Amino acid sequence: MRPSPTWWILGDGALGRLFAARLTTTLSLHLIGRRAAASPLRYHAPCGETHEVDVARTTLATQALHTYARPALVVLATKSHATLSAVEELAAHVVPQTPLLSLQNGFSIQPRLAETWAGPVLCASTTEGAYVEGDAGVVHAGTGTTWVGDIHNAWPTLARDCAYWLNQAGFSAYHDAAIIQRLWHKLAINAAINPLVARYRIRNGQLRDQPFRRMVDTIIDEIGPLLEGEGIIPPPAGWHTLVWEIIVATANNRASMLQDVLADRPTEREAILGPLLAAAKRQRCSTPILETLYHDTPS
Ligand SMILES: NC(=O)C1=CN([C@@H]2O[C@H](COP(=O)(O)OP(=O)(O)OC[C@H]3O[C@@H](n4cnc5c(N)ncnc54)[C@H](OP(=O)(O)O)[C@@H]3O)[C@@H](O)[C@H]2O)C=CC1
Ligand SMILES: CC(C)(CO)C(=O)C(=O)O
Repeated sequence: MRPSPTWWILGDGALGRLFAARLTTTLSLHLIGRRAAASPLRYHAPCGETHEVDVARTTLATQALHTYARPALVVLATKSHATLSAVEELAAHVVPQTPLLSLQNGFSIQPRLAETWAGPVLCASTTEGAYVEGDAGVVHAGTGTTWVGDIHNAWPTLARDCAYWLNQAGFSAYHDAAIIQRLWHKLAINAAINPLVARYRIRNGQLRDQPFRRMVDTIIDEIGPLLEGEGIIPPPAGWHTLVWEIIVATANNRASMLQDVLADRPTEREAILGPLLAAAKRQRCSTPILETLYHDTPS
């Protein structure tokens, strides 16, 4: 194994805790939240087992954090709309060239980070599913695949290195030179799943039942051609298979947008549905299903 680097994870929520609980076993890891929090984390594995995992949970203001080695990479595990301000706070604590790994859903924050951050900005498209439980718990509700790349494909070695460490921690992670395609595929998945489960307050797997099954299929029928009109290559097995496979794999998960609605927090409606509505406008095509979905989803 290679010498372990130091990574920080910014955002002590569902995905931040999941990545921290796994990565802390293989590298030097600090999980940074807005408030001081206790360790260990209670990690509920997909197989049903619970593990107490010692994770260094801290805040940017904690002096002790700065006595450790500087981070070789910072994983951004905040919501899309909270990411720019989180990165502004982060900037005062790391060297400007520090690589970032954006875990955000949608296609909104990634180009903005790439434009504004001086160092490399890697993007991940992940179908891992997790939700928080209390102040120190995380339920790993579904295992998936994580693709890593950068939107200009300028940092392939760094992206491969990042995938290596994710694999060491037990994730299935790969470098993808065409990460933009992958991010749009994930956006199609989130557009078909998240607004519906948030509106009807159901777990992902319940979308398999009527009337939701028909709703999902209707959304996919509208999104597929729209994305192809933007030059996105359809997944090899087709849009429907792509979405339904994730619904099955994350059947037990409460999707991130449902968690936001339940906790009365802002949702990622703009990051997920905004780019699709902008594409419809560009292509001058009518998308009544997406428009209804947008209006029915809290912002
Ligand atoms: N959960 C999932 O299954 C999946 C999520 N994703 C994506 O990953 C990203 C993170 O999602 P998820 O983990 O569910 O979100 P959560 O809301 O659970 O976690 C986000 C965390 O970011 C923290 N945060 C916000 N602003 C700051 C800041 N300035 N500094 C430090 N921490 C901050 C929040 O803190 P506070 O509580 O104080 O607001 C919160 O703990 C989203 O873009 C989501 O779409 C992708 C795939 C799956
Ligand atoms: C993969 C999926 C749909 C898991 O629920 C997700 O990305 C989310 O919750 O936002």
